[in-house]
Parts: sequence; C-alpha cells; structure tokens
Amino acid sequence: MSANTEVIGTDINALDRTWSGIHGDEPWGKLDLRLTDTCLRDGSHHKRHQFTAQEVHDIVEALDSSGIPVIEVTHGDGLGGSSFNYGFSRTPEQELIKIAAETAKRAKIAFLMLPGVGTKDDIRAAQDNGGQICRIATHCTEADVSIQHFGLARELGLETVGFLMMSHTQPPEVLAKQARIMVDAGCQCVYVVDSAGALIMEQTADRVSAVVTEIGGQADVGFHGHENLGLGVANTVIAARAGATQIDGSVRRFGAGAGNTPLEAFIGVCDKVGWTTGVDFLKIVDASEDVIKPAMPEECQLDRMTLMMGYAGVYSSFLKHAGNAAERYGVSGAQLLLEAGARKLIGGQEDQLIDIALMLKREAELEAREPGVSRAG
Ligand SMILES: CC[C@H](O)CC(=O)C(=O)O
Ligand SMILES: [Mn+2]
Repeated sequence: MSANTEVIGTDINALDRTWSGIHGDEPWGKLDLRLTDTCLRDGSHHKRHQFTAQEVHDIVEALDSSGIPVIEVTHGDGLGGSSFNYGFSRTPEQELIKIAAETAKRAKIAFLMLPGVGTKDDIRAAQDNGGQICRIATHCTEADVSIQHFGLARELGLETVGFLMMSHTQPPEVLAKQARIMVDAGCQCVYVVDSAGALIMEQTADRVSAVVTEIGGQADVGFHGHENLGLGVANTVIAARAGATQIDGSVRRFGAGAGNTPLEAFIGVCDKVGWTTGVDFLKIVDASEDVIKPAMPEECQLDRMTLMMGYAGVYSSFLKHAGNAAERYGVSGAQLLLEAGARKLIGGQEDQLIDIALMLKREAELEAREPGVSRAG
C-alpha cells in the first residue's frame, strides 16, 4: 500500500457515518438490492484472462469483507472459454472458482456459462469446486438454448440466473418473451444485459419493466450495465427504480469495454438515497484503491474505441479482439467497430472482426490506387 493510499484510506475511514448529508429520502422509496461483483469474470476480458490465484484470493477477500453478497468468477467468456478463439486463461478457471469459494466467508460464488462454449460437465465441476450460482448467458433472442442447462442446474440444487445479452438490440416485448422461456426452464432471476453499454436511461427502464411485468412474482429481474457511453450508474439506478432487484457491476469498472457499472459508485448512490445493499461504502472504496486497482493491467478507459462500442452497439468483450485485428492489418479500430455494429455481430462471431479488418484494408489499398472508387464500387 502506498503512503498516499494510506492517507486517503485513513481519511475516508475517519468520516462520521451518521453525517446528515449522506442519507436522502423521497422520491427514492425503499429498495433492498442484491449486488454481484463481476470483476473476476467480466474483468477477465480486460485482463486478457491472466488472473493469478493470489489476485483472485485477495480480491475475493476484499469484496467479501466489504459485504458484497455475490462474486462471479470464471473465464471472461464463461466456463470453457479458455481457448484459442477467446484467449487462454493463465490459471484454470475451475481452480480460481475453488480458491474463491474457499476464501469467501459470506459471499456466494457465481459462475457464468454460455451454452456451446461450456458444457454441462463444466457446470458440475464448478459446483464441485464450490460455485453456488449458475448464470447461463444467451444472445437475447436465443433463450431456448439455455433450457437444458437451467434444468440441470436446478436438479443439482444450484441457484440460477439467466443473462439476456445484447438487450439493446431487441424491444421490451421480445425480451419479456425470452425471459419467460428462461423462467419456465427453471431460471430464478433474468438479467437485462446491456453488453454493449448502448442503452440510454428510459430504454433500460422500459426493458426492465417489461421483464418485471412478465416474470415478476415468479423470478427476480436483474440489470448488468457497461460504461461505454458513461451511463452505467445512471442506467442501473433507473433499472432499480423499474424493478430490477439484482444488480451487477465491477468495483473500479474492472470489466469489458469501458468496464462495468462501477459498483462502489453505485453503492454510494444507494447509501445516499436510502437503498439497502448490505455493502460498507467505506470498505469498498478502500478495496477499489488498495486491492482491485493493483490487479488491473490499466484503468478501463472511456476512449475512442470504447465510446465507439456504445455508439455502434458492439459487444464489450470484442474490445481486445478488435484492437488486435486493427493493429495486425493496419486499419482504424474505430472504423472496424462501426462496421461490427452495422453487421450486428453477436458473441461467438469474434472471427468476423478479422474479416472486417481485411475488408477495410482492401478498401484502403483500392482507395490509394484509385481515389474515390472503393466505397462507390
Ligand atoms: C462473453 C460473455 C459476456 O462477456 C457476458 C457479459 O458480461 C455481457 O454480455 O455483458
Ligand atoms: Mn458484461
């Protein structure tokens, strides 16, 4: 810990927690939210899947002692994601799940799986290693591919969560129908997932409300935001007001793209408006500075590339793949992302980024030879 960090930590801890300016009141109402930190899963994209056992231990210890109730740990692309296509993990994810489960005193350990990337055996192994919450993610029009996995997870006694990824691409009523498929299959909480950080306020509220109307009373609704247009906290606040009771985020935004909803900021907001999270704001702020930051390769940036992801609606986990392809073929990463958005690429289509890079390269070569011809032709 640096001297500077120590001073800041001490100052924060000296704050009078009963300071009357902290707690607001109406019009916020009383909400009790369950938070999931996903820096050890969505942050795996930013870390290029290079978490060490020690980092996972230290991060889980810090999050757990701050009161975070759920911590997600898996390769960024879910169980089975360690591969040539998505990037190899430095430490096998099952080992990381085991370390997390052994370290957490109160928090439950969640794991993510995308049908087709992971298998049912991976779910069994994750449970054997101490995972308690099974999160199944599908593209938001493909919920039916999750049915057998929810069935298995419930049979095994796991808690179940469904992820409707790229939710900005579909209207509220479509998401509601897809959520219904997941709930009928045994899912206990369906998340509206803003994978591209492309949703804007009311667009979030409308989607969450439609899902609440469809499955409320039978299952919870959650919201998972990204920061690509800088709206992670705002979207999460509006999602909670629309009825989402389970909330994802990553301390210090440690996640894909410009990162996830910064959980510590959201917790501060909750404290100020009187919503309950069970997390100690002062401890989570220290954890962000002293434990999470040192484990990050660099801070998640709101820059040309990540802004373009929110603007064009591109899956946040494409960031490193797009950067690699742009660099390899000497083309503009921003152009590449705009084209990826126009093609409405979904998870699993990472290889098309190379296709786009080659197309941009050909166009640039043609333009150099015959100015004005490339786009017209
Ligand atoms: C590859 C899975 C993806 O990162 C899940 C997720 O966090 C999202 O869609 O935002
Ligand atoms: Mn995400």
